[in-house]
Amino acid sequence: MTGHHEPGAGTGGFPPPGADSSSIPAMAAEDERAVEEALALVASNRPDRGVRPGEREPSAPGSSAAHSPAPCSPAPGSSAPDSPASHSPLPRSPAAVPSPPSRPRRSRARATPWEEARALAARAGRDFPVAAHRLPLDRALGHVLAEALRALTDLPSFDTSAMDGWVVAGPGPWTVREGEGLLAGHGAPGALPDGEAVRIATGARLPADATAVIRSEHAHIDESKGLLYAQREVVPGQDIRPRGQECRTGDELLPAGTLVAPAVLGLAAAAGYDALAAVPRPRVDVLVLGDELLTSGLPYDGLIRDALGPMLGPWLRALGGEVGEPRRLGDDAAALRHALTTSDADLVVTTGGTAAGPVDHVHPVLADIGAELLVDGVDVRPGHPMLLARLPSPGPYVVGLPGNPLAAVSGLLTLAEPLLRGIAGRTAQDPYRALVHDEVQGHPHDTRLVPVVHRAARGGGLDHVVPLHYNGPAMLRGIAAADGLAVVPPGGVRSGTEVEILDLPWASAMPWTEGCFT
Ligand SMILES: Nc1nc2c(c(=O)[nH]1)N[C@H]1C(S)=C(S)[C@@H](COP(=O)(O)OP(=O)(O)OC[C@H]3O[C@@H](n4cnc5c(N)ncnc54)[C@H](O)[C@@H]3O)O[C@H]1N2
Ligand code: MOO
Repeated sequence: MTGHHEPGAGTGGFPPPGADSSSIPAMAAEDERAVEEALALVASNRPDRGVRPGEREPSAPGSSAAHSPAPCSPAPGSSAPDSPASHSPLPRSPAAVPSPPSRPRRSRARATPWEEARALAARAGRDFPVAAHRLPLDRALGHVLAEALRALTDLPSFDTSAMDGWVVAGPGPWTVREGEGLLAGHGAPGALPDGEAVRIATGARLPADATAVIRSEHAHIDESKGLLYAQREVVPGQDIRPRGQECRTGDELLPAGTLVAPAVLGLAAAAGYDALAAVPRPRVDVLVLGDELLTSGLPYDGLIRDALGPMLGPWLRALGGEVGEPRRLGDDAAALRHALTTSDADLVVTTGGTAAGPVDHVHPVLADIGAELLVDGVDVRPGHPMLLARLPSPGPYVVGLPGNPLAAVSGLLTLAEPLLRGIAGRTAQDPYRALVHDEVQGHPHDTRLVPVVHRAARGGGLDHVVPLHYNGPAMLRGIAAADGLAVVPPGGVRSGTEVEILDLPWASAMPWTEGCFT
């Protein structure tokens, strides 16, 4: 909904107009004072006081190359069929704005620390009951292995030649078996007596008692004598791939929880699989709230384009979800209640309406339908009003993303990513850290997530990340040019500090998670 404003924007001590005034997100008055004090301290230690670190670094030209749309993306601006606000948004006037509800404002004390919120979401996901199913290899891409992939055969399954050339037995020179040759795909050849050589192709079975394979280019034949001479020393076993070199039957090739990427399909096929036991991809419904949202054209009369509908489907798919078209419900508590209670998804993601404004219906509706709030606010900026709830069994989880677009991204990576990973049984990537160039302001108490772009080392420096401009809660310009989000601890970091980086999952989003399954 609209109607509230960001207390941080334009406040004394915050960045000047034209800078990213909302980089320090909206916050309560006491927080604002604390930030001002903290900024004053930081500024007093810096020669360039009054200028935010990110603003000194130009945003990264060319970094948007990583973000070209996936080939299978639905057409931008396409509207959901059940979209009340799609084409004819409700006419609104100040008189039409409902009066603020009498419910008390939720207190900050309930907010969960950022790390804990992520851990809690992952745990909630792991607790979700899922039944593995078998998928033929050609449908398993992008799923997660429900059980370890164990070799159904030795690999290679027979001793084989690694090169085209000659297979020899015993010391040379060797008598060449005329008119014979061993090709890939044929049955077991007869044994090779010492002193003999036979032509062999890469991948052909080796005869019993073979000593080595000599590559064609490392041998010559004395035609008059019918003898093969090696042109360099022959080491027993050279260019032979012995049976079981890669694995023995029953060896664990990959653990349960592995994402089925193209190479996993190849390995599974090589190891004898026709189908894989996979965890079904979590089904996700996306509910976009807000009467002010348009699905096409230019903003007008206080109405704005829905920036989250087009973004969340592909993003959630990249996180492993099977996602339907976003449903735009406006600011309609009854419609929200109906959508939540009738959803057959594993996870419902809502956008907007998480705060305590006049038409912020998410909390009251969740309370009304008996949802359990597992996370109610997170100590992170932007995105602190995000929430995670569980509807009464067998209902879905609900991740409530704040309406401010970068705040929604923050909620996506803080709650939806670990939750989906947990439901899908996917193993967590080890967190990784990178040097950040430039000082990054922190929030006094909360973690900040700041869009960054990786830069390769130059001139004796090290690989590092650079914070991007336009990282305010209502902005997408920074994140759209970013390739990661830096996790900035309370208080901020100095230039040259290592910070944790949350990767953006684009690599796995393209193109095969974009509706190209099934
Ligand atoms: N009195 C207070 N007001 C607010 C607080 C607070 O602590 N006290 N927190 C602020 C913060 S932080 C955020 S974030 C927002 C979260 O609000 P909601 O989740 O209720 O979101 P809305 O009010 O519906 O929308 C906020 C903002 O985002 C725009 N929006 C919503 N949906 C979309 C969309 N799909 N695409 C583009 N933009 C969207 C909406 O028009 C508003 O401008 O609350 C603050 N308020
Ligand atoms: O600043 Mo809010 O934190 O936009 O989520």
